[in-house]
Amino acid sequence: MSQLEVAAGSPPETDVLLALNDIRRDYVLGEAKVEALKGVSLRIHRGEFVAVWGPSGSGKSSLMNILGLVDAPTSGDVTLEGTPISKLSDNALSDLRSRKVGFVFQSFNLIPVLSALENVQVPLQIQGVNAAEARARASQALKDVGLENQANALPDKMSGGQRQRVAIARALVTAPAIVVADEPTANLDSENSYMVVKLMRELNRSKHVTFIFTTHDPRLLDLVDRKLLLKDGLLQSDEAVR
Ligand SMILES: Nc1ncnc2c1ncn2[C@@H]1O[C@H](COP(=O)(O)OP(=O)(O)OP(=O)(O)O)[C@@H](O)[C@H]1O
Repeated sequence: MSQLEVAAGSPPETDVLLALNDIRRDYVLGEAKVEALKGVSLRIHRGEFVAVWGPSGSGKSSLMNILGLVDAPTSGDVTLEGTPISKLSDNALSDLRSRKVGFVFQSFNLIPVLSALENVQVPLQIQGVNAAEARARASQALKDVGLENQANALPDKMSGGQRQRVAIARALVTAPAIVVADEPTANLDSENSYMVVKLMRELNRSKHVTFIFTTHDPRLLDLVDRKLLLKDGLLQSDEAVR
């Protein structure tokens, strides 16, 4: 265990949800190689509410793509609930990702021709959940984010804050172990940014879902359990906030 993890306080190893060990991520563009992550080791524990912050280009998105199992590191190991990701077939990996990981994006990524409720049902339909159950679970998820009255609204009739709440409902409807959110507040004003992260915080507590998100906004760091500072592809600090 690294000194950084000791500094952040050390919950029992059995609570480790995701473990990253010496992760490197290079991007090769013709002759040029960018070393976006230069050896990151990290354990995310069940139930944590974690922010990743740091300057532009420090590797935050690269890290989130690896944590969300959408990108593989150039070297290093990732394990989710003890399962080494690199050993899985493509099908097993996408099945694991769809069951265990929810995503929230900077630009919401809602389907414009579908209502809020229909958007939230999409991941369940992909999982083959029957229509009646998908509808009931999506209704509950919309209620959980305070949007039960907007079930039939189309995304372009909703505010940015409301759209992101629909996206959070969509991320949670499959009951994932972790929600990965890359800059979820980048397209929101400061009031809505705070509200959206506060909502994620409440859902983290009430549903015991782990959240990890990136941000440039220092005010939002007050709401987290733990903040990870990334600089130039390296974990510079790992700080328990409360
Ligand atoms: N697909 C890619 N191909 C080539 N280089 C990339 C790619 N993705 C990221 N990079 C480079 O890797 C480095 C880290 O990028 P990354 O997007 O992970 O940082 P970031 O901290 O999320 O930045 P920002 O805050 O601006 O979103 C940067 O130098 C970036 O230009």
